[in-house]
Amino acid sequence: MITVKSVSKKYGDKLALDHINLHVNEGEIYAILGHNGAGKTTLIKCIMDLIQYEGDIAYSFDRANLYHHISLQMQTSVFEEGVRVMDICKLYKDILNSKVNIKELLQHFDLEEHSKSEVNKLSGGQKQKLSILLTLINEPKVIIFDELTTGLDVMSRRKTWNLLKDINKEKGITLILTSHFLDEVEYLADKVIILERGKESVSGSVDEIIENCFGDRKKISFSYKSSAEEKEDFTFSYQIDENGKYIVEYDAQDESKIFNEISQKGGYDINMNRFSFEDAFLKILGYKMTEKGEIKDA
Ligand SMILES: Nc1ncnc2c1ncn2[C@@H]1O[C@H](COP(=O)(O)OP(=O)(O)OP(=O)(O)O)[C@@H](O)[C@H]1O
Repeated sequence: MITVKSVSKKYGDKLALDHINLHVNEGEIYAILGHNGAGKTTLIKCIMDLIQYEGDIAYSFDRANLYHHISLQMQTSVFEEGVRVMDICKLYKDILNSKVNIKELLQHFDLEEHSKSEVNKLSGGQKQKLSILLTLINEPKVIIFDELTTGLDVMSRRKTWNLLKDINKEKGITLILTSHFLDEVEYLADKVIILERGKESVSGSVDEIIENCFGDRKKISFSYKSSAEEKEDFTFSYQIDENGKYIVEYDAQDESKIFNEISQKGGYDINMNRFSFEDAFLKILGYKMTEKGEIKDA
């Protein structure tokens, strides 16, 4: 649907994107991940043809109608003072010459009862819903969300994720999102590209990245009450995390041996965990996460 071929972008002497390649298929959720200044917004601007760049971007639809086919929701949505929900929806509908049923959309987003409310008096979550709703008015094939959930609390982020899944599944709209959040990408994305200072660091499906990183390795966590001497008691190596949980990484073939040893020696709260995207990310790039699940340098 969208193919980015060897795209580079310089701002003066600063290389913000360095030969980036990616392919977004129809119906996919594609995530662009990276920390501050990695080049995410610049890549979005290239895809939207808002800035000049080197390289090529091909679309499966008519490039001349780019803005009809792709909706873009940027980091901050600013609404004029005093404007009401219904007014802004109608304005978008008129400008975009759309036939969409606004009432139905407002119902779908639980915003109907707020249709006469001033936009700036809505809660953060409601404003977020409205800005997502507005991206649907031109009935796009693709929607790009630039750091949609930055600044939202945990509950609002989860609700927003579900809205995006709905839009993708029910309406079949392809989504491209930029994010700082590993859990968000793991939950939503079919495919991901990780940018580091303008360069591709890793790309592929979330599962592929985890698989490439860990292959047949698995992970068990358990609690163990022991004196200092008994800590050396196990035949396998382990780490103890910040909550005092024992973490063991092992080859799948050793699973029953390790599980039996933990049970026999009095381990409890035993959990078999699959490696997460965060584990892979940490292993590949050595990043850590903040308490909010945002990436930061190790
Ligand atoms: N208009 C501009 N002029 C000069 N440099 C710019 C401009 N826009 C971005 N940059 C630089 O290009 C690099 C990439 O910026 P970009 O905004 O694409 O990063 P980002 O990954 O979206 O960051 P963030 O997560 O903070 O939004 C940064 O070093 C930034 O300072």
